[in-house]
Order: sequence, then structure tokens, then C-alpha cells
Amino acid sequence: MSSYSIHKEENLLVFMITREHKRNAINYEVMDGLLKVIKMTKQEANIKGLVITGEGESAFCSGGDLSAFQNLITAEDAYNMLSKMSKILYKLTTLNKPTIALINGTAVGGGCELATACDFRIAKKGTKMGFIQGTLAITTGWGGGSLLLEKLENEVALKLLMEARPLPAEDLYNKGFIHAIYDQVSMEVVQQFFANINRIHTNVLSAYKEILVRKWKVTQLEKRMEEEVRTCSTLWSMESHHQAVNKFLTKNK
Ligand SMILES: CC[C@H](C(=O)O)C(=O)SCCNC(=O)CCNC(=O)[C@H](O)C(C)(C)COP(=O)(O)OP(=O)(O)OC[C@H]1O[C@@H](n2cnc3c(N)ncnc32)[C@H](O)[C@@H]1OP(=O)(O)O
Repeated sequence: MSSYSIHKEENLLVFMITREHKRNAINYEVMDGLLKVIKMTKQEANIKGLVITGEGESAFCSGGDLSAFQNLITAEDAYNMLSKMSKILYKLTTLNKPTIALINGTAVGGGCELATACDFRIAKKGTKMGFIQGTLAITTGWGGGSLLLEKLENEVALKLLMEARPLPAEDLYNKGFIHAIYDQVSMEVVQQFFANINRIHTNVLSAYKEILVRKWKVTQLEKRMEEEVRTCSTLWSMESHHQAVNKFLTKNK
């Protein structure tokens, strides 16, 4: 069974992580799927934007697949995986078309990093989201911390990262991280959110994204995300992280 699906909804491409049994955790197959859909969105002239979401109602994405990655022990092992996904999130955040994270359920860890790499975030009422990496004795490791510090005021972003705890979508809306909240999420609410943007020619939308990306090139966002990956890789190799992961993976056993 595939770990993701890609389908077209009018002039949007929709990427869905289809791993509800693991709360839509990201494995290497999901990473490769993200690369594929980013390329499709960029290349297809009749596509005006990309939506990223998760299967089911329980979770948008629970971050990296801890069972798939638990055998990454050394800093070098971790770096290879973290760097792969960080590069994907940089491609996503600099994509020349608007991107929307449709938060259908809980988003934690790398799931919040994936959402942060999108231009806009719309969430189901009551959804909880948290950069919980700190509870695993690591930092964000896919560049999501650098991205969050680009998208929110420094103090607001720093507090979310340092507290490492899930907050309801309503709080995150007040902090400017969530852009719209709906009782239920569906492609109908995405089209409603996207309606006014959709009226504008795609060349204009791409031009605005290029203005934003130009700023990030000047401030070396890509280099800052790479340095974040190296920091996380070092923390990943420490016993405190491995113990935290083992505790999670054995909690239901
Ligand atoms: C890779 C690095 C990356 C980074 O930022 O650098 C990260 O993402 S680090 C953070 C990794 N993510 C987590 O630590 C989150 C772990 N998951 C949870 O906290 C919970 O599952 C939650 C809150 C998402 C949902 O809780 P709920 O009670 O609804 O479900 P369960 O915990 O019972 O989980 C159901 C089932 O899914 C498995 N699962 C959930 N998340 C992951 C995951 N990230 N990796 C692997 N497997 C995951 C969980 O083990 C259960 O499996 P089962 O076989 O049924 O016991």
C-alpha cells in the first residue's frame, strides 16, 4: 500500500499522506512523493497551487517515522535523513506557486515543520499542533525551526519551539501561524480559502513568490536550514534522544 496519494482538484494538486495507522508519519516513500508532487506542481501550467494534507481525521502528520528511523544512531546517520527532508522542505517553501497545508488533525514534530513550509495553513477547529521535538531531546531537524522564525515574530516562534508542546489551532491562529479555522476541513473549504487568489493569473502569483524567495536567498535561509540540520544531527546521536524514542515506541507494548 502506497504511503501517499496525489490527485487533481480543479486547478490544484492535492498530496495526501496515506499512513493513518501511523498518524501519517513521514517515511522515505513520503519524502520521495513530496519531491514528485513539487516537480509536478512546478511543471504543469494549468496547476495554480499545491495542497498538502493527511489521511483520515486523527492526524495531519506526526513527523518523522520513529520506527523507520530508530536505527539511525550516529550524527552522520541522522544527518543523511534529516538533510534529505530539509532539502525537500526548502524546495516546497520556495515553490513558485501557492501552497496550502490542510490540517485535518494533530500535527506534531516534523508534521509542524511540513505545515510551516507551506505558504498558508488552514485547520480543523480544535486541532492540536506542536513542535514537540524538544521532548525527544532534539531540535527541529528538517529546517522547520528556521522556517518558523521566518514566518512568525521571533519571540512567538522561539516560545513555540522552546515550549515544545501542542497548542489548539485557535491559539495558533491568534499567534498568526494558522490562517483560517473551519468546523470541518475538506477541499470545499480549501477552494473557499483559495477563491480570491485563484482569480489572479498564475504568472502574478509566481512573481510574488519570487519576491519572497529573493529575500530568503539574500538572508541565506537554505544555509540556515542546513545548519539547523547539523545541530539536530548532533543532538540525535545523544543517549537522551535514543532513550526518548525507545520510550515512545514501547509505550503501547
Ligand atoms: C524525524 C525527525 C523529525 C524532526 O523534526 O526532525 C521529527 O518529526 S521528531 C518528532 C517525531 N514525532 C513524534 O515524536 C510524535 C509521535 N507520535 C505521537 O506523539 C502520537 O502518536 C500522536 C500525538 C501523533 C497521536 O497520538 P494517538 O494517541 O492518537 O495515537 P498513538 O500514539 O496511539 O499512535 C497510533 C499508532 O501510530 C504510531 N505512530 C504515531 N506517531 C508515530 C511516529 N511519528 N512514528 C512512528 N509511529 C508513530 C504509534 O506508534 C501507534 O502505533 P501502534 O503500532 O498502533 O502502537
